[in-house]
Amino acid sequence: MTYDYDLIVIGSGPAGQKAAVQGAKAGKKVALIERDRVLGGACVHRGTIPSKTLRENALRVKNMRANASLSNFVLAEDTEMATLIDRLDQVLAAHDEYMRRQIERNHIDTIHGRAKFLDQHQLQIAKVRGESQTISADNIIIATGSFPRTPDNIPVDHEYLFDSDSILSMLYLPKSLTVLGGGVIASEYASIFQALGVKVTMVDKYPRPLGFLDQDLTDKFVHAFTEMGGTWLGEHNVTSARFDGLAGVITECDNGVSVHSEKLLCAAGRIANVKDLHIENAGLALNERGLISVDGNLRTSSPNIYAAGDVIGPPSLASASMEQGRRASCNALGMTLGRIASTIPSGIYAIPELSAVGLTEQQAIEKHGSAIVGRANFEEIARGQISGIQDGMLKLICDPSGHKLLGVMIVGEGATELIHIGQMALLNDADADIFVESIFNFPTLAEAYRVAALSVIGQRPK
Ligand SMILES: Cc1cc2nc3c(=O)[nH]c(=O)nc-3n(C[C@H](O)[C@H](O)[C@H](O)COP(=O)(O)OP(=O)(O)OC[C@H]3O[C@@H](n4cnc5c(N)ncnc54)[C@H](O)[C@@H]3O)c2cc1C
Ligand SMILES: NC(=O)c1ccc[n+]([C@@H]2O[C@H](COP(=O)([O-])OP(=O)(O)OC[C@H]3O[C@@H](n4cnc5c(N)ncnc54)[C@H](O)[C@@H]3O)[C@@H](O)[C@H]2O)c1
Repeated sequence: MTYDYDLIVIGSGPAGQKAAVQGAKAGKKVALIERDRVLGGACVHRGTIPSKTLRENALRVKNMRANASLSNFVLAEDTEMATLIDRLDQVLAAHDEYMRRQIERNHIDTIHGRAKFLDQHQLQIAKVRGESQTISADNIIIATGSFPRTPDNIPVDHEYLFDSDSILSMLYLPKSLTVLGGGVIASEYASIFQALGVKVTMVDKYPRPLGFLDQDLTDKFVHAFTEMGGTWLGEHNVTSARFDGLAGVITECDNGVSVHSEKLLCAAGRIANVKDLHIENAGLALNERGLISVDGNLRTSSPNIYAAGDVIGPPSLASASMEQGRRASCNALGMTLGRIASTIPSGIYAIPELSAVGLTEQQAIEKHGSAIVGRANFEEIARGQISGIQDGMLKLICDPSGHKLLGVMIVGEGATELIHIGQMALLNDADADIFVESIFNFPTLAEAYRVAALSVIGQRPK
């Protein structure tokens, strides 16, 4: 049987893009299908890059306010959102250019249209102008990503009630914002808008936000958020939210609490993007969580079809999606791969930043009976003092003997970069001593590793 392509990749987000490039680098004939006019997926156009661009300006505003005696800075009322993401067009144009060049250089055929399975090897592509094209491949990778989940009782209208795809289309910075959710998207946007001076109320049914993180980190996050003027309402189950008919939104909780705000952001999780794909035609079905199941090689139950990225579920990160896409491609094409490291760091671009790799203190205690923990506060580190970073902290989690490193937890500016030092130590099965026996640049925040390691060594059982 001959096919049009060796490999077809559906979706051009981080997973699909890397899958297609890897296939082409292996000398295969590759097609990349994308239903949007632009390449890059949620990551580039509705998620990671836009939110981080807004964050950059929010940080500037926060720092200007902190230096008000120098700059006398006041953010104008009715600031247009466009002003706050003024660099986004440039960032997106640069990214788009880089992706287009990469796709062209590697001779990947890009087809814009909505893909639907006809069988295990054939796809029908519905194009914008109504025409359709049928193409076939030996192997297919599904990398169609995810979209925001909207609970039935939250009528998102993209005017008063927004989701994470539409929040940046608000014309003006609102005076107040309710954020439904305490997950990553909610925590990032809640703290970014609060730093911009919006009165933010975060509501979640769980007692603390970012519940998968070490409690010390989430405590620091809630403290910093409330210090900026935000309100955290944990253990509040939202039963309804609606436009009040005038100029705002009323959010009601099952304990009788109701919150009035100008706008609402619903960040209640994400759903795999599969509805147009007709995966049943390829012999596939969704699992009980609405995701596509794959084995350790990212292969679905149909042997020539692989899946990567948000469509297969957690960790649902751009970082992990890229590597899954590359691996799915290598596996589909029979290429040998090294072992994938199980230690994936999480990086939350809230204000302050949070990042973690390995076991939390609680997980280490559950696994090893106890743990030795060393802490370093950024305010005790020269770089932290110079940069005025007051709420930062680095925490090393070690086994009960105080030798083997089990996890690193960081909160504070620079956390998402600093974490990689700890990640490399973990990957190399290092003892805490590695941070004391190595000389780091001074003054840097990395010195916190040394301070925390000395604390661990000092607590070792005699
Ligand atoms: C607000 C926000 C902030 C985030 N911040 C971060 C962050 O800081 N760090 C991080 O690591 N992750 C972050 N993420 C998560 C990250 O964006 C996702 O994990 C990542 O985009 C998933 O990549 P993907 O390739 O699986 O899917 P996507 O990026 O969703 O791309 C899927 C593509 O498939 C296309 N598609 C879907 N169906 C079809 C079809 N039938 N035919 C043709 N094309 C189709 C879509 O149009 C889309 O372009 C964030 C997400 C959000 C929403
Ligand atoms: N920096 C990053 O790595 C980054 C940034 C943004 C998003 N992401 C990815 O995007 C994914 C989705 O993020 P998310 O924050 O939307 O989802 P999530 O599932 O992490 O959080 C959703 C939250 O909404 C709450 N919730 C839902 N319905 C509720 C109700 N009726 N009342 C009160 N609370 C309610 C849930 O309890 C939960 O805490 C994440 O899994 C993450 O991997 C990553």
